[in-house]
Amino acid sequence: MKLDHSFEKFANSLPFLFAFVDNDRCYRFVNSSFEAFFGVSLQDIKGKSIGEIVGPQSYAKVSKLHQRVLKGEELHFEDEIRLRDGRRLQLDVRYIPNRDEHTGEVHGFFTLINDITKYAGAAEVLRAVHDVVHRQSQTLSLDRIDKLLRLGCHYLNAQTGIASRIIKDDYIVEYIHTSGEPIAPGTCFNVNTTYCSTVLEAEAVVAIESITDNDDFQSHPCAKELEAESYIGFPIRVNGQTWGTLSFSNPTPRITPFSELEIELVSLVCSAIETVLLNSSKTKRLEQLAYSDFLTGLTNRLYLTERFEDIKARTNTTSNITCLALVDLDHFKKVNDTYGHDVGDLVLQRVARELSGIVRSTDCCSRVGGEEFALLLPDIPRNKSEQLLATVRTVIDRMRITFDDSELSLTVSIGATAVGEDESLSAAYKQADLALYQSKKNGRNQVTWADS
Ligand SMILES: Nc1nc2c(ncn2[C@@H]2O[C@H](COP(=O)(O)OP(=O)(O)OP(=O)(O)O)[C@@H](O)[C@H]2O)c(=O)[nH]1
Repeated sequence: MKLDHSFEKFANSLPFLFAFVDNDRCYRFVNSSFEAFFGVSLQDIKGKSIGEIVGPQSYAKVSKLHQRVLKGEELHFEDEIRLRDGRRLQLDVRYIPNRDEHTGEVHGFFTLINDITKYAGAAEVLRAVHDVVHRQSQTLSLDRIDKLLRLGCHYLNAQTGIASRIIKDDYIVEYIHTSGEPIAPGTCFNVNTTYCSTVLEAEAVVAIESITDNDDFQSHPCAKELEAESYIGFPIRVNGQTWGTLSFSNPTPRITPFSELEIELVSLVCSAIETVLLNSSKTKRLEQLAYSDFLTGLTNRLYLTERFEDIKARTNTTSNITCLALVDLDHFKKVNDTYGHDVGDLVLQRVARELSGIVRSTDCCSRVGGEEFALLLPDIPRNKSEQLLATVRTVIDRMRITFDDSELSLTVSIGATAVGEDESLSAAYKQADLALYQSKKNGRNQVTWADS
């Protein structure tokens, strides 16, 4: 096929990349957009294979499509194409066979290409943001922040994305995605040595395409410390408070300034991160409420049940036991009847505080009924658990509660059991309850073991 001058002129005026390829998949013509985009000249590329531009992996893929188009099929596809120079681009490609008007034979094909890398990246970011926003009512796990940082880096072509927590002068790396030198989450810098200090000061987005060319930033301590030549940062606000910053940086300067679309999209990423953080703090609060006893602040029976399963999963390898003990106030009804319900509440709170002070940090101390507490003591020598329960009994016995002009004391009865291997919580609870009944029956203010 011969391309006359007016056709070439027309092709060169097209806003997209245009090429004519022969039956041997060699370029016969490329327009000026094509030349500029791939950094080639028509003179050099003419007669050369598509494989000169497209990398081997992608060439294997597209050459199958060439076979189809050379049989007369018109094709349109969007795909990631890896170039020989290492670039990965999202391209919108249209192959149109060049048919002989009279014979219908195919002589090569036209290629129309649009680079949609930016749009594809933007669409991916929007999808991720949309996903977060529309899952507000469900649990959003914090790993979504990692995904958002990864997408942000990909979209901006940035090496590093960081969501940092700012506490006073501390800049703490909370979440990071980087293809450069890794920084461990939890690493702390002085905020004034980071570009993010300017974001916090401005309480708005700060975007710099080239630190070296920026008079205000050249001498910033971060310019010397970190190899960040381009930077964009946003404040992260949760519950009306500044939580930290979101930033993306790259060791090389950008050729073009950050576009309005880029700033807008990354600010959406920032909002999505704020949503995830807010949601996770709400979830934490709900978990706290679900597992705690409102009056005493101790954990509740639901927590005990879950903790029991957790402890059972880690079976004791030593001769130690897991002890379950029920601690029940003696004649508590009398306290309520004599001093009133408020004083009864005060007593329950004091007992809870004493129990918490006696158990080990690995133990579980829960309020499981009106005036009943449960202690779950994992991986403990039997004699140590006996000592601990004896201490509980004595401490409560010696406890004095003063209010107004009165003082009261009370005792507890305790039933304990060594939880058997494969024993369920309800079975162990029953054993401890029977032992507790014995303590009550035998005069209260004592500890009884189920196997005694
Ligand atoms: N103040 C207060 N009282 C509670 C609460 N929950 C349960 N109670 C009271 O605890 C008392 C339990 O009474 P009982 O089951 O007869 O037990 P007791 O008087 O301790 O007698 P023994 O257990 O046999 O020694 C009842 O009066 C309940 O009203 C609470 O949250 N606050």
